Amino acid sequence: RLTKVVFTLARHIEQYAKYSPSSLSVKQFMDFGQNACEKDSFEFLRQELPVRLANIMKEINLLPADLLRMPSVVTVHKWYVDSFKDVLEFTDKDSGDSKVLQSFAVALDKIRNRHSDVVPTMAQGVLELSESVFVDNDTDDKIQYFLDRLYMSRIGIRMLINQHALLFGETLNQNKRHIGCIDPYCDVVDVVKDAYENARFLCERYYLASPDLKVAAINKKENGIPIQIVYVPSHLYHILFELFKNALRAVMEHHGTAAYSYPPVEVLVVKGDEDVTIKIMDRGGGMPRSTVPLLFKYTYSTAPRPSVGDATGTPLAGYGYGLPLSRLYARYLLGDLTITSCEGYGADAVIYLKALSSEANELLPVFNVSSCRHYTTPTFERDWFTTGDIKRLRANRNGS
Ligand SMILES: O=S(=O)(c1ccc(O)cc1O)N1Cc2ccccc2C1
Repeated sequence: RLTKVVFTLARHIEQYAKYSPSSLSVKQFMDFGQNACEKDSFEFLRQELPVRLANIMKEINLLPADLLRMPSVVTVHKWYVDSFKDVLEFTDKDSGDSKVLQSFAVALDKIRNRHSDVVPTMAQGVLELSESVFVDNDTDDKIQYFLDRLYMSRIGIRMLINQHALLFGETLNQNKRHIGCIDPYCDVVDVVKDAYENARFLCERYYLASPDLKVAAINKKENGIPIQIVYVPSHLYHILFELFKNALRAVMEHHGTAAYSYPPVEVLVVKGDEDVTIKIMDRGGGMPRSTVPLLFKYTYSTAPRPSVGDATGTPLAGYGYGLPLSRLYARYLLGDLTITSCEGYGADAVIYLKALSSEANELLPVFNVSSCRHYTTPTFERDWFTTGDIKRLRANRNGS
């Protein structure tokens, strides 16, 4: 009996993993949401959700065995299996029956809650691994590759679930203008100020002072009117809040809390034909260029926290998963996030967003031969050498 159940589960995962996820644009989300029909949404989701779940579940199975057997990873894997089964219950249900639609909404809410702690639980799994075995560069690269895809997949799945719940659920829309979690007139400068004020509150509470904010907005596309974008305000806020926490902490730690005044954090918002760009410039002393890539590592950030200041760590403490996740939110709708550091002076964090909703398409991981290759072949031979490598090579050879 058990083998039969396991067999059908594996077969169902195979079956749905054969499909590529369907990437929707913000425009498609908006057009559908404008005259939304719950039956159509149900019929789309009962096919698309298992496809997205199966695609990432196939990659979970390819993880390094050491990681896959970590208790926290086993837990997360089970959450995906349970949610996959929950959605499959609806494949042969009658989409015209309002009771079916009602129980589907309940199931989606259960799935959303079940997965609420995937990020900290996977972080725990990575920590369990690094405390049980030495994590070599190859495994480190595979973890980085997988977690970027797991969290991007999760952003996309939660977007679909949240849209359905907001369009058809009881929770009435907090803002009538919004279509689900999309604001067709998202005022970028307003979100910048909102995120700054909240990061500043944390800064004041801890450092008893905070740098000011200076914002400049240039709308090259529609002269003189506020810069608006069709976007998901909660995603933009998440990114900006993280970047302001970093910037404010950098300035306060660089200039010392006894300083009389602090250089303001300057923000430039520009709307062009293709991009909306938000640049956050701080004079927080920056960090060495060689260290910047570590900011986006999942393994580095879960390493024992760099012992700065007091043991509790400032509430603005960086190196959580904040930057890697913020970059995924920016990339999810074909934007990006970059950090450029000028060591000894400060750093510029730049958020790029698509100006047109028709170009803001979901970026989704797809399970296929090339994604498999990332898990099965060792990271390719280095094709550039420098003295540092030679020394490391010789050290590896004579096992020192
Ligand atoms: O690397 S950073 O230049 C830096 C990184 C990301 C960012 O958004 C802003 C930044 O300023 N930086 C982070 C940080 C934290 C504590 C003390 C000093 C610094 C310097």
